[in-house]
Order: sequence, then structure tokens, then C-alpha cells
Amino acid sequence: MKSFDDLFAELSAKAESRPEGSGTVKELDAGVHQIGKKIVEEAAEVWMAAEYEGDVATAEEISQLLYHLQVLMLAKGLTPADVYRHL
Ligand SMILES: N=c1c2ncn([C@@H]3O[C@H](COP(=O)(O)OP(=O)(O)OP(=O)(O)O)[C@@H](O)[C@H]3O)c2ncn1[C@@H]1O[C@H](COP(=O)(O)O)[C@@H](O)[C@H]1O
Repeated sequence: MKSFDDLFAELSAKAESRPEGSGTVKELDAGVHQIGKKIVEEAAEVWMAAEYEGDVATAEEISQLLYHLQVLMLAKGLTPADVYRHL
């Protein structure tokens, strides 16, 4: 099973090597404004899933929100440690 840190390491490597077909690379190239819109969209999907769908759908939407938050972290040059120090 993949952890938050595992995914961040994977996405960091993708951002560095820029493999063909990577959605992460495409999203990073789209920029902070587009990534931010995606985060808002995914956050709304988390809310709707929590209210009207089951636990599995909610967990899946949360995973997608975490993914897009990580892409924003990469776009801004932030690391998990930068976030963890505020927890
Ligand atoms: N965990 C994720 C992940 N979660 C969400 N997403 C993206 O976020 C989108 C969310 O799906 P939605 O159904 O909400 O959105 P959609 O409207 O269908 O999608 P779009 O048309 O907006 O892209 C998905 O289509 C993916 O593009 C993810 N994309 C990639 N990963 C993981 O990131 C890693 C690197 O991926 P690549 O960069 O694509 O190789 C791999 O391990 C992937 O599993």
C-alpha cells in the first residue's frame, strides 16, 4: 500500500524525469492556477461523497484530493516536511 510520502517521492521523480504520458507532468505544466481549480473540484467531490456516497467512494475522493495537493506542493517547491511542521 502506498503512503503519502511514497506518493510524494514518486511524483517528485516524475517531475524530474518528465516521462511521456504522465498526468502529473501535464498538471505541473498547466500551472498553479489550474492545479488550484482541481483542488477545489476534488474537495467538493470529497464533501459530496461524504454526504451522499459510501465510505469507499469518500476514501477514493480523499485520495484524489491528496494527490492534487501533492502536485501543488511540487509546483510550489514545498516538501512534506514543510507541511508536517504545521501539524
Ligand atoms: N494517485 C493519483 C491520482 N489521483 C487522482 N489523479 C488524477 O486526478 C483525476 C481525478 O479524477 P476525476 O474523476 O475527479 O476527474 P476527471 O474529471 O475524470 O479527470 P480530469 O478530466 O479532470 O483529468 C484523475 O483523472 C487523474 O488524472 C491521479 N493521478 C495520478 N495518481 C498517481 O500518481 C502517480 C503518477 O501518475 P502519472 O503522473 O500520471 O504517471 C501514479 O502512481 C498514479 O497512480
